[in-house]
Amino acid sequence: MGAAVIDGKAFAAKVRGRVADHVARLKAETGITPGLAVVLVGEDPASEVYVRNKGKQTLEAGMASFEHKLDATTSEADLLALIARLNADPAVHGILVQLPLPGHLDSDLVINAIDPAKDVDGFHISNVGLLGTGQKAMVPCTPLGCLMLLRDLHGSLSGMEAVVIGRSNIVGKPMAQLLLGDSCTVTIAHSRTRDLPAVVRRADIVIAAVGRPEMVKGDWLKPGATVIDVGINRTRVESGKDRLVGDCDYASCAEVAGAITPVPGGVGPMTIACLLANTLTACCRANGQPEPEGLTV
Ligand SMILES: NC(=O)C1=CN([C@@H]2O[C@H](COP(=O)(O)OP(=O)(O)OC[C@H]3O[C@@H](n4cnc5c(N)ncnc54)[C@H](OP(=O)(O)O)[C@@H]3O)[C@@H](O)[C@H]2O)C=CC1
Ligand SMILES: Nc1nc(=O)c2c([nH]1)NC[C@@H]1CN(c3ccc(C(=O)N[C@@H](CCC(=O)O)C(=O)O)cc3)C=[N+]21
Repeated sequence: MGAAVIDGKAFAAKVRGRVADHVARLKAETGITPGLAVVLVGEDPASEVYVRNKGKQTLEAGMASFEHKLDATTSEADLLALIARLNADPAVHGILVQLPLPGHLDSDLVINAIDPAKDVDGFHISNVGLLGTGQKAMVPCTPLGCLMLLRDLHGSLSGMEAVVIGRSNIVGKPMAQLLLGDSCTVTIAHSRTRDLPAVVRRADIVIAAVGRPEMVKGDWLKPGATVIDVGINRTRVESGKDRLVGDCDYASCAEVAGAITPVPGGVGPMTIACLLANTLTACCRANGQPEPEGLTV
């Protein structure tokens, strides 16, 4: 167990504290309260936990929280009508539609209906394009949280070998863009990658965003590598209670890595902290107010 444990929970609390300070100042100086709307369609138990945590932490940061829980059978037209209302609502500065959506809803269509200025997830095609071309964008929360942890640990990432396992639009691809933006040499691995252990062994930085419990093993790692475990997998243990595990086999990875994020308490809390930071940033941009410093790329 040689690796330093990266305390995402503590780092996220610091980020939320900075958000709360800036929100308090904004309110005192302008009377404006940043507002976040979260839309949940259907009843996914895991999503409900996140939605509840988001709502609670939004209020704790001094922001307004608007929760919209829609029936699993909600039509696309009704969901689009809600998004149009939220787009037009001046009290709402950030809109998050919890993914995945039920199968009858076209998530690309729904996400691209969000006003890009309110797209605090950074999933709208125009934010994706801005990020990919190095322009000011709304940056996806999970990759942003991972980048903050890496910059805090290493200072400059320039020239480091980074391997991102996973190529989803919500984690893998934007993570690779951010690492490229910080001048890493980036490899994106996925389910068709040949000899994944050999690819991972090159990496100074490993980002695991696969959705397969404990897949990455310690003997895949270059000794001293930094491991960022994005995976959130619920596994049933004998007691009948759920246990959360990441995409990395923590015990074997911690023996070889230089630093590693735990699950829970690693990337997850950073995702929510960055969501609050993005909501504040969106609010400041919408109102011509100075943005908080150091809370986006
Ligand atoms: N901590 C947090 O805040 C968050 C955590 N998560 C968690 O992160 C994980 C990934 O999420 P997400 O990106 O949405 O997942 P997706 O299922 O959308 O993407 C998974 C990716 O992993 C790749 N993959 C699957 N199996 C393998 C394999 N055997 N070897 C190599 N690559 C493989 C897939 O490849 P291919 O494209 O070829 O199919 C795909 O690109 C999940 O556990 C999720 O719960 C997600 C969001 C936020
Ligand atoms: N539009 C959209 N944006 C998202 O950002 C988004 C999404 N949809 N769908 C689902 C995934 C998953 N996700 C997490 C957020 C917080 C924790 C988190 O706080 N995790 C805690 C533990 C939470 C627990 O105990 O369940 C931790 O890792 O310590 C985890 C996962 C955001 N996602």
